Amino acid sequence: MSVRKPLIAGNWKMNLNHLEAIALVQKMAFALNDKDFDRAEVAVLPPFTDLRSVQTLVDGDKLRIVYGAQDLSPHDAGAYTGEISGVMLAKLGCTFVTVGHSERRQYHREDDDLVNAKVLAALRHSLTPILCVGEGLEVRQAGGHIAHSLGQLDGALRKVTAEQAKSIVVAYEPVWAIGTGEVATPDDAQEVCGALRQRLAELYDPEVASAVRILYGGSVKSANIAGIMAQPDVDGALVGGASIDAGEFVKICRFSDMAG
Ligand SMILES: O=C[C@H](O)COP(=O)(O)O
Repeated sequence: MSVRKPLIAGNWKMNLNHLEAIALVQKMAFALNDKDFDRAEVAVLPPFTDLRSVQTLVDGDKLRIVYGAQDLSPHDAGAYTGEISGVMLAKLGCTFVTVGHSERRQYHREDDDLVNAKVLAALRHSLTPILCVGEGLEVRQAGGHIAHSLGQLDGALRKVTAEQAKSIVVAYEPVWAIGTGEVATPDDAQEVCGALRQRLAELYDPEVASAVRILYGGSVKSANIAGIMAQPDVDGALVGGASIDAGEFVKICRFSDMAG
């Protein structure tokens, strides 16, 4: 396991209304209410409509859970119907925002230029982008997974300074492993996460490379988290489906299928 503070982030995707969000966070907080629990920073990434409720709960009960959004506009304000800005997310106390998730790239045709603009927008408002990269099945089968992921990293980090880069989180999410039950092996995860860290050293310097947390995402469950977390360049997980099951998510936060 790495020297960086691990991060386990739950991407709820388009699931749970604000009442269900409150119930889930309460259950998670109860199960993590252990003064010795310090294994990981725990984050939830609910839909926009849940954020105010989650904020109220986390602040009111002083929970050791942070939260963020799943997307943001590249713009700060204006006539952009349906969009949510970094300014708004910062005002709600968000810590994180995912950018470039493969579902945004696939269903909303987000390209590297837009992902880059969103990374810069997040950084402008002191939000930590969780920058998602990762290849589809065809690219993996053709052996292009590393080049593909590094290309997405390069594209997303244009005009990002070394100081800013230190604060970001990168998530390697092979598209073929998302929601499929087809988890990458710990070695697969390490191979690409290690290459991403090496690229950060080339783009910036070794200090930046060793500061950035790199997560693995794709069918993470309590049964496979321990092997993934044992890899030197994997600093946590971006969890989808398993993050809306409080018991399962808490086990993942403890890196084990043993604890409740
Ligand atoms: O953001 C999370 C990823 O898309 C992984 O989703 P999953 O855990 O349901 O495979």
